[in-house]
Amino acid sequence: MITMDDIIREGHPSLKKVAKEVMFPLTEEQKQKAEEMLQFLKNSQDAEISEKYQLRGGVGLAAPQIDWLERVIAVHVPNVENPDEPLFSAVMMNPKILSHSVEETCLSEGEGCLSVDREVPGYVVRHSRISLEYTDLNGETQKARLRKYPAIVVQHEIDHLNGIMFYDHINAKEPWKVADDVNIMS
Ligand SMILES: CC(C)(C)[C@H](NC(=O)Nc1cc(F)cc(F)c1)C(=O)N(CC(=O)NO)CC1CCCC1
Ligand SMILES: [Zn+2]
Repeated sequence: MITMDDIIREGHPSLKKVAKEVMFPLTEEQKQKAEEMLQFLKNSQDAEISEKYQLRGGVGLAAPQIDWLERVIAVHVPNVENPDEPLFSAVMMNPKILSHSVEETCLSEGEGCLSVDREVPGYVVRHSRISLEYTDLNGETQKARLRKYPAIVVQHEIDHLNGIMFYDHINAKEPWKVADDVNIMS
């Protein structure tokens, strides 16, 4: 199982690299690692397991964060009303944003990262809505249109596939300043 020890932290060169396209058919090893990424997120959101293994509650994970330089991400966004039924959950191979809204949004408290053991204050402005295409674990092409928190998580994870950290988007001079048409999301 993936634990925090498997997650590389900032300073590790792999976090700045561009991950390679996944080729199909997947090997058993690739399938297993991708499934373990999603299981890590589920475990990290489970009170007992996260306590037992000291896991940080995670909603998304990109393969480079476990030093696997291929274009694989896992996203598991819980639905606070009904924890058994996630808001959005997927393993995506070769995710590609096909189009996005002009409208932009950011989280009111800024962002963090499982690979960053410090607070980096500031708004991280992202597309409000995205249309994306990816290949799933069965090798089938999927399309998804995301908005709000799931859209933010997926954009954060796709950034990792391109060696981009959330703080690369923060305005260094005025971290909490955004254009007035940016939708600040709490
Ligand atoms: C860095 C961390 C604070 C752990 C962040 N979690 C989070 O923002 N909140 C959270 C955690 C839960 F378990 C359940 C829940 F609904 C909300 C996170 O997982 N990520 C993913 C990451 O680091 N991927 O590389 C950072 C988020 C910042 C904005 C999008 C993803
Ligand atoms: Zn991250």
